[in-house]
Amino acid sequence: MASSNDLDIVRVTKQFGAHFAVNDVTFSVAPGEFFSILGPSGCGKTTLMRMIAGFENPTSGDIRIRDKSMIGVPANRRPVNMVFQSLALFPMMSVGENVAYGMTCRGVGRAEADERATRMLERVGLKGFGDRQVTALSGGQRQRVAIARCLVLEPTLVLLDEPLGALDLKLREHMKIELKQLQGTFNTTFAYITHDQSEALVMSDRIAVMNQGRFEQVGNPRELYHNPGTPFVASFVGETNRWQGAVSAGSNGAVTVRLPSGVSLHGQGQAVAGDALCFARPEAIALASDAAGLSALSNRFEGRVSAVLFDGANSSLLIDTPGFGQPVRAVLPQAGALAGINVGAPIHLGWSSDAMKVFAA
Ligand SMILES: Nc1ncnc2c1ncn2[C@@H]1O[C@H](COP(=O)(O)OP(=O)(O)OP(=O)(O)O)[C@@H](O)[C@H]1O
Repeated sequence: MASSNDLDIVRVTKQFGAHFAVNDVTFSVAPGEFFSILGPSGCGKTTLMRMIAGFENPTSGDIRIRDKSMIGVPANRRPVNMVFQSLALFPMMSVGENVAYGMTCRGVGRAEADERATRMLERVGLKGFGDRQVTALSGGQRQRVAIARCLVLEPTLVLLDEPLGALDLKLREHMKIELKQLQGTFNTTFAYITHDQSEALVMSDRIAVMNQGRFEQVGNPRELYHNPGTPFVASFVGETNRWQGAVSAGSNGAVTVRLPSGVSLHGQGQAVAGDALCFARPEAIALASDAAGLSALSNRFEGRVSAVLFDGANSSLLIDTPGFGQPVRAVLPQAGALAGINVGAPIHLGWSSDAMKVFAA
């Protein structure tokens, strides 16, 4: 059946000698979608991107853009453009020349290329910057020049390889939003790679979580965060508490896990037996000054505050809890919600069994 996707990756594998950098990966990206590939260093993200761009050939599998196989099609003939972390702008050229360069290489006349470059610079918020040297721009402005240079060629697909990686934290926060807005305005299909889960969560329509050459899970940000399908996804996407133990009882998805200390935890997991990993998000940990406040929860403990981590809007608590190997992490309630939270203070904590996901270890 004909595909209506902009990109179809079909069972793509890339081997370097005996090493599988990309191992039997299949996914599709729909027109106008912002699709991110999220994973730790060395998981194979760049290799996958390089194969889509045409800088590397797959060992097996097919790469299809608008339903046309790209196998054997050289990089410069693919309807794809790439934005690198280094941005790869030409420092000796003006901003306008940088944006026009790709068009003149493709045979567009000088006057038309200049005019299109000028219009594109306006659209990315750089009106009047055409004659400046790129070396005289801020990091964020350079970023926009790189995007303009890419979008002006009207590619079917834009590949972005950690393009915000070189920016400082504040600018990165700003550019996340700006990049997402630009993508929406142009309605261009983006495939974005990053090891930064907060970037992926903020910008993406869907995210593929990649680990050791394979896709662990593909889903929208909320699905991945609330319903991680594997232990790797549960710990890589967002903050989480993690405990290891052994299943002592289970039926219909309700699982009891005994930690080595003898403490029992109640959670949710399908077909789990033997060694198990339990995950609960810090915001799922309820806190109270007495046990009565938590009586509806199936996991209830007493602990002592060991650290208050102030982080501006979102502060966390670490709570030393007998029977748990490491402190339990919880989100500090709004000011006034729970008085007297200081290091050393006793505290009651609890979470529902729905809030704890259990996987086979
Ligand atoms: N040309 C190559 N020859 C041999 N091995 C390679 C080659 N390119 C990549 N690899 C290996 O393949 C694996 C995946 O590398 P890749 O660069 O795709 O990962 P990555 O997820 O992009 O990591 P990073 O975020 O650090 O760039 C690594 O183990 C890497 O050492």
